Amino acid sequence: MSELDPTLADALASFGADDAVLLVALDFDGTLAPLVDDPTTSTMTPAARDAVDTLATTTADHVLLAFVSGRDLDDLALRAEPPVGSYLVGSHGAQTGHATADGLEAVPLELTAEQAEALATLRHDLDAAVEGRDGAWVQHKPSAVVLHTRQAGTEDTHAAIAAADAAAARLGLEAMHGKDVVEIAVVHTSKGLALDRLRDVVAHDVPGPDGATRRVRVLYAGDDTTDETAFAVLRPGDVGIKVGHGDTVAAHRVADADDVATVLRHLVTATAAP
Ligand SMILES: O=P(O)(O)OC[C@H]1O[C@H](O[C@H]2O[C@H](CO)[C@@H](O)[C@H](O)[C@H]2O)[C@H](O)[C@@H](O)[C@@H]1O
Repeated sequence: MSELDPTLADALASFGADDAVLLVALDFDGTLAPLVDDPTTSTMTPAARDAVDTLATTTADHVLLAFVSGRDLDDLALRAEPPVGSYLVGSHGAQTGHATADGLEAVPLELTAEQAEALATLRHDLDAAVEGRDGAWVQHKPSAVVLHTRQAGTEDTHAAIAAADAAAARLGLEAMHGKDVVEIAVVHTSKGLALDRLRDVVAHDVPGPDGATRRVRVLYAGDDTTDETAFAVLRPGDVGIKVGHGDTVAAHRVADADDVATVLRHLVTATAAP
């Protein structure tokens, strides 16, 4: 996509048209970084990397960047290499932090005894669910367990997903189904809840003249079903961009990470510091 869809271009023009604080909140996997078999090798496309870094360094003070991911916070910081000043939301909202010149500044995550017990049970149950199932594997996070099936065959995938869903149901927890993943968190969270909270944090961090609360507009881009909760909390004047195929409540759609880069470059031009 060398040219923006005119409807999206209009939405971006209105997005930066007044004195609102602009929060550019981006999912990572599938949005800035193409999906790959091994999550430890994920990286932004060169165009996305360049656009993110340019946005962070050349726009005015009222343009803020956030990464909103299912990855745990340390992992997100490692893979996304967020520019200094970026807000970070990890584990679908269970973890938050900030990128500083000295590195990641994280809000400590504390689980209750009940949550810690549920996490241990989930780890045990999901590890058992993938035993003998080629290509299926389990990722352990601080507040969640993730079943990965990207490299598993159809039969093993169905069996492992059924076992993961059953493990979640036994504990009364929600199983979040994403792209070749089933994630079960012991902390009640979603990207939508996280984005609502982040909007309030940003309004507090960037007050208007005389400490007045400024309006915060959000641009959110994401590719997966778990991003739909974030699109659902967007408000008039915000911009929601679905990346890739699939049903969505977002008003706009682009094809891939390089198209997201085009959107960000467009924003850079529209909001460059004087
Ligand atoms: O919210 P996101 O930033 O999109 O993170 C969601 C999950 O991303 C990772 O899994 C996804 O990307 C992997 C690497 O490309 C891919 O192998 C997997 O199939 C995708 O679902 C990550 O591993 C998960 O922990 C995140 O929750």
